[in-house]
Amino acid sequence: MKIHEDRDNSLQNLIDEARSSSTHDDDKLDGTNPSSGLKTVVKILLSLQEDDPEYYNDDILKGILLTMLSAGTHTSAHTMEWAMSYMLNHPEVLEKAKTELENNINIQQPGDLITDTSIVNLTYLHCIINETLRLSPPAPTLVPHYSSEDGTIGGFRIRKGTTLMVNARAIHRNPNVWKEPDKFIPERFEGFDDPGGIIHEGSSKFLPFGKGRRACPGAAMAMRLVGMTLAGLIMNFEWKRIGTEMVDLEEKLEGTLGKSKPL
Ligand code: HEM
Repeated sequence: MKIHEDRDNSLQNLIDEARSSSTHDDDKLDGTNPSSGLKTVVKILLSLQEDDPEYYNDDILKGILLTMLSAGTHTSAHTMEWAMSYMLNHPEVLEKAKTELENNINIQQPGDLITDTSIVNLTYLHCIINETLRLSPPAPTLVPHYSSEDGTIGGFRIRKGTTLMVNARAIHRNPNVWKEPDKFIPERFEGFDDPGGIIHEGSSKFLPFGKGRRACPGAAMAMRLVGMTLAGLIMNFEWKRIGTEMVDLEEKLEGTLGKSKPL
């Protein structure tokens, strides 16, 4: 893959900066900084490079970083924006989320951070994220797949070399599968022990991250990233609509499914 020159330079700078700071006494080779306890992705990649410099050369590292940024940024940001929009239109959901956060997260002083471990047991917050991904999946038709063999799907013969799209958004709103499919009801995910819908191969009614071996490898990271951000937004700010008008939920598809009118 040929990376655009500007992007290539920015990513190379990122790697070089991390490389020079990892010679600092504070940093271990596995990417951990003992004083902060935090790891960065770039430093973890550099620790892989230490082990296998031939495979993990700088071009491979830049490719991995670029893929993470391009596949993970808009998808996660849209999910956060949709979730806030749905909650603003459903203040009772926002209130319930706030109560769950206040009962479970102990922020004592400015600078205390919400971490991925502090949100792991927040079941209602996860219901909100799942319900948001059901109604507004950032990749509504997943990504195109290509059949490498002749096969059959749902009784239809598929020839080798066919491009296949999966309309996840239509499945997520199918009234034969979901009760009141167009309504935002996070409670429907209570007891649905399948975060992001990726764990059970059998369940195909909820697939915002796709299914099978080409499913999104960033799903777990996305659930944490979106969860931590929403938790921070809900806990640190008072949210309400301006006046009585509902937040506009019109969609706009530009690569990923965003809002026609940004929040
Ligand atoms: C809410 C956030 C996200 C959603 C909804 C999402 C959704 C998806 C979907 C639907 C696919 C295609 C699956 C298929 O066609 O079967 C995909 C692929 C992919 N995603 Fe995500 N994604 C998200 C976040 C992320 C993040 C944070 C990363 C990385 C840091 C990431 C990395 C990737 C990569 C590398 C692929 C391609 C995998 C392959 O082709 O084998 N995604 N994602």
